[in-house]
Amino acid sequence: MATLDEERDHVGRCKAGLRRMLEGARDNVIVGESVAGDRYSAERLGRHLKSLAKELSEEPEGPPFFGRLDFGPGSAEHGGRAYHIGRRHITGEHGGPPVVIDWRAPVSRAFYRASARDPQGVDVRRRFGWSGTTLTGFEDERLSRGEEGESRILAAEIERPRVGPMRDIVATIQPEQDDLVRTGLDLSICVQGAPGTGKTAVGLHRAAYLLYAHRRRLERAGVLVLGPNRTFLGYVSAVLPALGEMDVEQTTLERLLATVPVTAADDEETAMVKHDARMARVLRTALYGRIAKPVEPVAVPDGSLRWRVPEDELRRIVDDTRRESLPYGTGRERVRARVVESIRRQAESRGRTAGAPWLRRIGRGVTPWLDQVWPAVKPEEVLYELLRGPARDGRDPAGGVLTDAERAALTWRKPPRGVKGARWSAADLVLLDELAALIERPRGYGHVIVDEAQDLSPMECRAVARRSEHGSLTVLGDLAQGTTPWAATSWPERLKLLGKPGGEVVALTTGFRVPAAVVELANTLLAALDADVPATRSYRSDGRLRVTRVAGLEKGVVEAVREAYMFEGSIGVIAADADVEAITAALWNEGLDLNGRLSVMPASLCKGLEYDHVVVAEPAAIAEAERRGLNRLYVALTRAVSRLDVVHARPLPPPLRHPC
Ligand SMILES: Nc1ncnc2c1ncn2[C@@H]1O[C@H](COP(=O)(O)OP(=O)(O)OP(=O)(O)O)[C@@H](O)[C@H]1O
Repeated sequence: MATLDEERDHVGRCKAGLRRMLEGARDNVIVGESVAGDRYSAERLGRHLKSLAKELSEEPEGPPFFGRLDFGPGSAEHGGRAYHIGRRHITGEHGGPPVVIDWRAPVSRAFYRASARDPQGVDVRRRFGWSGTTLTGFEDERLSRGEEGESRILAAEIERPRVGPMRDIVATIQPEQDDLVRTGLDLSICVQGAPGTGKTAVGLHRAAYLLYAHRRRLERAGVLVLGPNRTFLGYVSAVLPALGEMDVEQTTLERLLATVPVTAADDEETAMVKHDARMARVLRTALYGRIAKPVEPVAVPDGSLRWRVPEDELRRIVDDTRRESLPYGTGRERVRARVVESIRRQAESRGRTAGAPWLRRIGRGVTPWLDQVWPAVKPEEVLYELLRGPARDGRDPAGGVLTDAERAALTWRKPPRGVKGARWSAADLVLLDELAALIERPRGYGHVIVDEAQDLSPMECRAVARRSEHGSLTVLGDLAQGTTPWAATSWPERLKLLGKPGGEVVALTTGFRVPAAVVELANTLLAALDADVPATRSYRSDGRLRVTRVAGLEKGVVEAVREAYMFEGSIGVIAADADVEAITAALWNEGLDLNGRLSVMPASLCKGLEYDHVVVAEPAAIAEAERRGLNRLYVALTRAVSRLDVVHARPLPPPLRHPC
């Protein structure tokens, strides 16, 4: 087996390999642009090589490999060979074998999956320890001899302090996570996992894996990652670029749907109606209610002539087109084309030749009639009409679908004078998107990853479903962390709404973030959360939990933060949104630096985040602040990586018990 010195020599070979790749990519940019056969290929090739060169030159100077596999002589495919595994493939000298294999390559799978019970042909699995870019040591597991144990390098990686944005986990992906990461592109999966089980990490690594395994298909179709809010995206969005994947669209659903600015807010009752799945029917009725029955023939001018299409034929055209269930906009053009076709037949029977310019002119001549019968509409116009309330003649697209109370909640209290003056809410964006998709099919993606999916409403699920109709989905979430009024209570039901009823639901049950003592405290809430979720075990026995009753909340928080500064890593104070200002002021007045490793986070924004040291301020206030306040508190209590301080001036909310 190679010694530490020999492994250090290998680091040198990796550096030389990376240099060669960078120089090669730069040369190729120049050559590639001039050798490609046509302009389109030249541009594509040039773009690809430029981004490769950019990626290589910007590559953070990280360890070039984290593991090594030595296959035994018995392995049919790899007998007697050794491979170093790293974040990216590094080519060898003079076309020789690569010096590092990409973690996503098929052979690397054994690094994550081999065990003493099933060595998969691996004789020795080696994990490397690094300090910055210096190789400091390694650990071997002789799997073929039945050796497999707790890895110190693995434990240190999982327990390391969290500073800055989320990091990749390629060196330590666990077998149950690896299974999910490498699930085929054609399969949609739903990952249910308690806080810190690695759902987000799995989703991001699956994106990277799929891009590696299906590069051509996904470069064309695109990969979309949807997160709950900007703070969360800010935290996780560096993971994919660090894995060499720059071209993944990472955004929130609200931003993706933002065709108009959000300048209004709905009360909960109105939002509940707008997010209800029945709104899909209401909107369809509202849109198709614009189509009128032809009541007279159409006469289309053509120089001194007028071509007529009789009323009964027009009716047939409109009815047939409606039955075809095309998008509304396509239907309008289909009706136009059919009327033009009818006129063309008449013209040709009279001996005229119908050339393309003539057909276009006749098509334009049909527009005034079409505008009456199948008018062109914008989503905003349809929604504006709907939110103004039932029409004067009593016609109402919501009739028979919504109750009177729901209809009243949907209707604007003070309707704007015109569509231009309308102020739209976040829920309206979802309704506008539904309408836009009824008018014209939206762009789809090859793969969509939705994080915190338990919080999606039925109407939001439809917006996601439209974008993954011809692709697949990775749905990530935790039923116990649902905080929206419409949060999911069952995954199969959500998968149906997401358009993937056959998607498999898989549970992750090992927690990598939250220490066992903290999990125990948070779990005292579980029974009250009414969520049917599997039990989890924490990988971490370290960590500290302290619950402190104080006389004054702000003072108590300041003291807890002062003490937290004695340890390494990030500090997050999580408080009810209404308490954030006072707590921030108190910390500020004490001279505590809020721009460094300390942040104060409103409870409503802490989802998906983590800090080494968390101070949860006044659990009762967090629990009272909203309908699913206990779920919010559960989220807040599970953000800690190493230490949790619960500071309270009021009694703890009843289901929460210190489990000592
Ligand atoms: N295999 C692993 N090796 C090392 N760290 C891991 C592993 N899996 C997860 N982690 C770490 O555990 C922490 C929690 O992971 P992640 O945020 O993906 O969990 P989550 O299930 O999405 O949590 P939440 O539901 O609270 O948002 C992260 O710091 C992540 O890097």
